[in-house]
Amino acid sequence: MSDVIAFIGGGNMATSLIGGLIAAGHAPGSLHVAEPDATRAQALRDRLGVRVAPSAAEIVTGAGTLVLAVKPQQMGEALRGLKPDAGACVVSIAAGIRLDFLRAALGPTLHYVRSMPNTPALYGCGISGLYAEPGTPESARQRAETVLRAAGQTVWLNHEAELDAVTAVSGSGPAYFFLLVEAMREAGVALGLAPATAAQLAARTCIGAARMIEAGTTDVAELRVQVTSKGGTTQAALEHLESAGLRPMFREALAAAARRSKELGDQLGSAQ
Ligand SMILES: NC(=O)C1=CN([C@@H]2O[C@H](COP(=O)(O)OP(=O)(O)OC[C@H]3O[C@@H](n4cnc5c(N)ncnc54)[C@H](O)[C@@H]3O)[C@@H](O)[C@H]2O)C=CC1
Ligand SMILES: O=C(O)[C@@H]1CCC=N1
Repeated sequence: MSDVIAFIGGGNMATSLIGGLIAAGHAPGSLHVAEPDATRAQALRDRLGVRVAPSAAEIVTGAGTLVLAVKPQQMGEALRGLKPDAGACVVSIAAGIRLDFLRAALGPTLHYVRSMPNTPALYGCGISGLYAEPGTPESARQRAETVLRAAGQTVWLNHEAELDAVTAVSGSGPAYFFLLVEAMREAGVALGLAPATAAQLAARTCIGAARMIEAGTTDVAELRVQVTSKGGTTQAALEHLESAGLRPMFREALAAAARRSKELGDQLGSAQ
């Protein structure tokens, strides 16, 4: 199969993945994108030097890998009437969209991988869950791995349904951290700090804490204990967060995200 990778949809996630592939040494000329939004299309040409066409039909022929990067609700329309080359590997990054849906839309002669990346892919420090059915050739798995590895780490899953949980934890996860930084800087302002100072303190603290997690030498629970002096300030804050129900709140929030991922699949699964 050819080394050409065709992206259907050239939005935020596709742009991150394409940037990662180019940084990993892929020739921009081997990356083709279907993007109907003229402004986005031009930005992709100018910034990344890839070939961009307004519709998927113009780029799928000759591609060994297709990356489906439209919104779940746009997928049915985006795939209608497409005829990729037999044997090509189709990698979907769309939340909720199931392999059955893709096979019904594109036929049985292709190989399918479903994945869930996240936005830190933009800096090559994302993480993606991937799933392919048993019997999917190793070469197709490798094609998917190539795309997602350029965005960060990959984790292969044993069951397709696990992707709902992956979406809840890591797909949507960056937003939880951004909300936390927003809340911390708002709290800093409420305590009398200048907005810019509160923003700098909150952001840098999260980045520093992330670096400590990344070092991987100490479990996060132990890292938390190390900050928490007995009878001190951290303990006062953490007791408040725990008694206000932060942990059950996270369990419920992530359950809502996983439920929504499953619902998207249920709704769109019957939309063919
Ligand atoms: N944004 C995120 O954090 C993550 C998103 N995803 C998934 O990635 C997918 C894309 O999300 P984003 O990049 O955030 O959305 P986006 O809206 O930035 O990108 C989608 C792009 O598809 C284009 N498009 C629409 N119809 C099309 C068609 N028929 N043919 C070709 N292109 C078409 C749109 O013009 C748009 O540029 C979604 O399915 C989402 O579930 C997965 C992981 C994380
Ligand atoms: O919110 C969403 O539906 C997408 C999937 C994971 C992150 N963003």
